Amino acid sequence: MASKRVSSSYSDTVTAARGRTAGSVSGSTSYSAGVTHRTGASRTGTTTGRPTSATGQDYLTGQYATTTASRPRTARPGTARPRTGVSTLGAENQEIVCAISESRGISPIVGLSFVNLDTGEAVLSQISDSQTYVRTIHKLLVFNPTNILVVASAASPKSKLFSILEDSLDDMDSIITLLDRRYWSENAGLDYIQQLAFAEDVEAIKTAVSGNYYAVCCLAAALKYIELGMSKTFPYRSLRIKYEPSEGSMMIDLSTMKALELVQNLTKAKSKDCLFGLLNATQTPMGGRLLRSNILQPLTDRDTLGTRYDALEELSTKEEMFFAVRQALKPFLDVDRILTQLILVPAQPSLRDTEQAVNNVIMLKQFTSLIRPVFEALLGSRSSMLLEVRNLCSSENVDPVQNLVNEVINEDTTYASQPLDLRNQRTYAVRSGVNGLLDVARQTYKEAMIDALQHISDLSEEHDLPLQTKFDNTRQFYLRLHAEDLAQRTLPAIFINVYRKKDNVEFQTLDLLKHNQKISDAHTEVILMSDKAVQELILAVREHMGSLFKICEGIAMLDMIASFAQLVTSQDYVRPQLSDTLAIRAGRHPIREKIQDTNFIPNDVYATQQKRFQIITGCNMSGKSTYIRSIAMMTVMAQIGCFVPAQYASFPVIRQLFARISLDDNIEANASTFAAEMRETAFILRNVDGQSMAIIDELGRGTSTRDGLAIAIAIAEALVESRALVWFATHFRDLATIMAERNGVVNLHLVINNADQDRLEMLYRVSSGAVEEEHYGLKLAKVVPLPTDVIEYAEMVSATLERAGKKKARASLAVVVARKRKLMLNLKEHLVQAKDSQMADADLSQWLRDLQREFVVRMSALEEEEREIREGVVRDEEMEGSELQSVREGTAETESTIRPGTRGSVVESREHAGGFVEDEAVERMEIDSTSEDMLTVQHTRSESISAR
Ligand SMILES: Nc1ncnc2c1ncn2[C@@H]1O[C@H](COP(=O)(O)OP(=O)(O)OP(=O)(O)O)[C@@H](O)[C@H]1O
Repeated sequence: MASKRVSSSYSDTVTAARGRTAGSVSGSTSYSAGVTHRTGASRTGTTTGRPTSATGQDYLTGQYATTTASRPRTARPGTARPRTGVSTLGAENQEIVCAISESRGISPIVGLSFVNLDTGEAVLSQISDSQTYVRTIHKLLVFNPTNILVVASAASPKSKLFSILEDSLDDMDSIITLLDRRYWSENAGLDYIQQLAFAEDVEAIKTAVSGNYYAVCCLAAALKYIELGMSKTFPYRSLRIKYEPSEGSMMIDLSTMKALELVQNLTKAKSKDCLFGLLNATQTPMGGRLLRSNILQPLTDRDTLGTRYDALEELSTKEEMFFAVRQALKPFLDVDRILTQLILVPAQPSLRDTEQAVNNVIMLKQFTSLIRPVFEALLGSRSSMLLEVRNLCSSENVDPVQNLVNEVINEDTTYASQPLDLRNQRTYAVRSGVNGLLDVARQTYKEAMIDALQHISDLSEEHDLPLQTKFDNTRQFYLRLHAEDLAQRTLPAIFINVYRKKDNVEFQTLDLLKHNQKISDAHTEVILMSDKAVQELILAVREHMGSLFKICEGIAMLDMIASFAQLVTSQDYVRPQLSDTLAIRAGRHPIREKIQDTNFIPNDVYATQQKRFQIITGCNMSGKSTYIRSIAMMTVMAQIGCFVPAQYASFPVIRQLFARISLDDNIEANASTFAAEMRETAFILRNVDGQSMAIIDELGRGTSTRDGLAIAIAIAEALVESRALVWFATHFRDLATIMAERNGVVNLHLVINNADQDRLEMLYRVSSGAVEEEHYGLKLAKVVPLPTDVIEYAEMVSATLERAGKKKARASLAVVVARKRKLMLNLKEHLVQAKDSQMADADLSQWLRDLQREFVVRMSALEEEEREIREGVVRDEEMEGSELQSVREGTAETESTIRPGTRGSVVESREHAGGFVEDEAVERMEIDSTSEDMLTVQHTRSESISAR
């Protein structure tokens, strides 16, 4: 319906656009002229790229303006560049226009279209999102657009999406622009696809976007804005249009990206100590960009990952091929940008554009000449991805373009990075003969150059000064002298425009300025005379843009894989398997192991549905965070096609990754930290599902121990229910006790060596069960210089409290039954794995025998325990001391009568403690009782589940 409402006036516009784009470069002018009544005001802003921000006035519709004008951060200058580059994720500065629209409903459907003006690429996406728009925001964060176009009506009254967008602006480098609804037109979007997509892609894209109405409308809005608002147009068959389904990638929210330091180090934004920094050994800008976007949205398609692993394996095992590829990739410039500049038509070309066009053609020539070495480097490749890149680089794709270039450009013209060299290359780029007067102009250029250099050499002799000849694009030729060379002399008056730069003095002469002008005029003449030939060449090359962009993509992919290969060959990494089980042998934290001086201790990880919720306990600094972070990082690495730091690794495909990590190392986290962590956790709980992974560190630290524990338990319960794979690092030992019997829960701890009474040695080794060492606080205190008598007193108090608080949790029938059930389920899971296993027969049968033995031993023990309970045998060896008697009396009747904070015990413990830390004593007792309460609830719950 909406498309019908906007179609009439809009399709006229598109028809006009079609007439133009199908034609030639000049077409853009005629089209723009056709809408002068709308764009007139923007003419002066042609190069600004920010039509609304300068004035806040809409000249397209009279209806849109930057909505965030009142926000200081959006009050930007009217130029599109340079961008601040301060986005949270440190994204590269690129000019990206995004249009967004949605269908409102319980689960909103959001259409997005990103048009990148630097790389000539349009990415369409349509997302079924939740009420928090988490996926939409994720996409926006990944692309970090310059400008987000929103349907004007969404701003008043503000839609939920609009408010969320505004809130997320701080994490992006974007401004919001409102645009009239009529620009969101499906027909116009489809027309654009028909006109602008490369011929070979049109049908595939149309199929991919069919049914994705909102995404297509957004493409129309973004392209229309670029045309009318920014005065830039994409000619016929020049845009790479892609549809990116949101299901194809892992969703990672912003706080997870930050917490895991995926693309930026938390403490030092410029540091390379982040996953991107670790993996980025790419040699081309395209490769680097591809890597970054992969890290932020890892793949979920097993087949594609498989082809990446194959390619990486091949590159990392064939040394010669690897070095040849790296060598071949080294000289590539930013081809995406070059190709895009070749297709983007400036509305009113300036002399600078004309000059840049020659530069672009020279860069294109260099690009085409670099493709063959890549093809040759890949000779003998076997993996499908490397073969595909090789085919893309074959002469059949490159020769047609190379022949076109060679017809116009001199054979020995090459790209040069130094401005003077590049100017010379530009001057001699076009073959003589294309214009009779070109050679005359070149002669003038040459003579002017000789005169200028002669003038400099004369000056040097006349004034007896070792003058250095320098050149830059603004001053052109100028002279430089080391300050010391002037000694006691003053600079002769002939030298003007004098600047002091550190130890150097820079200047010119009036004659040199004249020479500069003469050279510049001659150069301009050459460029203008070359222009026609250059523009014709560009037009002819555009026919081949599709294959050139594909080659460029292939090279980016090769670069990324070669970058991985560089890492995996220098470190000890392993190819991951993709399966239903997460199993890692001797896994390491990829960044920690690189940056820390001491040896990194590897650890194992094993998680299935039966072991999906893993509680990690251990004392401070024992390595809990490092362990759980390493799991998330290795998962990301595996899902971008990289190998992982382990001896063996297998991963299930994870579709959503969450990390809630306390970034505040201060143990006494405050209330605002607590509020933030609760917000983040609520976000996780709302979105987590059975295909998610979550790592949670130190939850509930910012509140009282009891509340913290209660919250941690409630959240843990919800996470267990979600069936996600969760690692939950905590200081709450009671959490481990309470959750222990819950199906799917595993307790792990970080081992410490406490053989020495006064020392605590971290072993950084993960072991099963919850942590037992309880006095690590005191041991750590001994390391710092606290007075001995204070420590002795603290030890005495601690021992008293411990005795008071320690009562053995009576093994109830429910607990034993739950344990037996868990054992059975574990056995079943192992047997299913054995059925699908690819182990050798002999190994398998040995493994099954071990499994059987272990099962029988454990089951017999449990049955024995059950029998004892049934016969009413209650052992209670550890209960001692009169103060515990009261606890027992208070709890002995039935489990359901246990009440938090049994007062009798508290009074006793206070006396023992001599009034010291009495509040803590109260709390400790309360927790112990609370734990037991919860344990009872827990068992009731698991019994009811098992009954079901
Ligand atoms: N596997 C390991 N091998 C070697 N060193 C390690 C390992 N894991 C952690 N470490 C070292 O121990 C330090 C503390 O690790 P981490 O922050 O993971 O501990 P934690 O238990 O989470 O601490 P806290 O409870 O105080 O947050 C790290 O900075 C690192 O230097």
